[in-house]
Amino acid sequence: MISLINVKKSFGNNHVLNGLNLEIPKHKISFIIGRSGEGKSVTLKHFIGILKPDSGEIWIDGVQMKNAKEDEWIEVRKKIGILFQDGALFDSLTISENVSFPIQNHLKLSAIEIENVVSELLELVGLPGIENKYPPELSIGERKRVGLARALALKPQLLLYDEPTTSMDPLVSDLIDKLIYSTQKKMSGITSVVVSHDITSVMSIAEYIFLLHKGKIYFQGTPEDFRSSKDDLVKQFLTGGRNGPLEVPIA
Ligand SMILES: Nc1ncnc2c1ncn2[C@@H]1O[C@H](COP(=O)(O)OP(=O)(O)OP(=O)(O)O)[C@@H](O)[C@H]1O
Repeated sequence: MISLINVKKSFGNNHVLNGLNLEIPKHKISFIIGRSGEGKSVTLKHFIGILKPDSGEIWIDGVQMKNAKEDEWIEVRKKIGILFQDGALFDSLTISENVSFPIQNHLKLSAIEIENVVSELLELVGLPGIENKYPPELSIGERKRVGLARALALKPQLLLYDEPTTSMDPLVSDLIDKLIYSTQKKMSGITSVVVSHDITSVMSIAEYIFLLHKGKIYFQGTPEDFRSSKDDLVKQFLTGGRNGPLEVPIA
């Protein structure tokens, strides 16, 4: 659904993407992994047109977005659900208002229809009946699940997760992983892309892995390929050890 061809992106002298080539496989959960600052979020932002490449091509659903105008990006974004790191909920709105926010803006549904959609979505993420609560009353994990319900509101074809398990304890991380996996299975035809550092998540739910290094895809393949790779950098990434080509700063 998404292809990046020879994409370059710099911020001043900081050359972040140096001819990135990547083709997200359809209907799978793909992970984009890499060290901090390698350009994972920058890559994700190119998928939704928040950042534009200096050169190279971006294809979404068969359309070349290189010279796309903002209204074309708005149409594309309707097909994409995004779960931001903190859930990005509005604290002053109820959970119901938060989840229905994209529906109110884009679909013409009656109040009762919206109510039904919201309760179905909350059911899907395992939080039924919390419509009238406010985000500050929820744990971080619950907020992420509400964020996911909102990301699913417009029935996206593509679901993007930016560091979904960052700063979570292992049990909540595991729950979020299961939710990403079950969402992928329940929403037929969806394609998921997860940006993450969390190697446990990667090895438990990824169906395809892209390892970003020095502005390019250094490795791509299935988790089995990743696990059995003989490449020193891939092995170091997998084990998190000090031995290997990646320099690990001494704290
Ligand atoms: N809008 C921006 N303006 C200037 N520099 C930016 C901008 N966005 C990102 N960068 C730079 O691009 C580089 C890559 O950032 P990015 O957020 O993509 O890293 P990342 O791989 O997602 O890291 P992390 O895992 O720590 O979130 C960093 O050096 C960052 O400072």
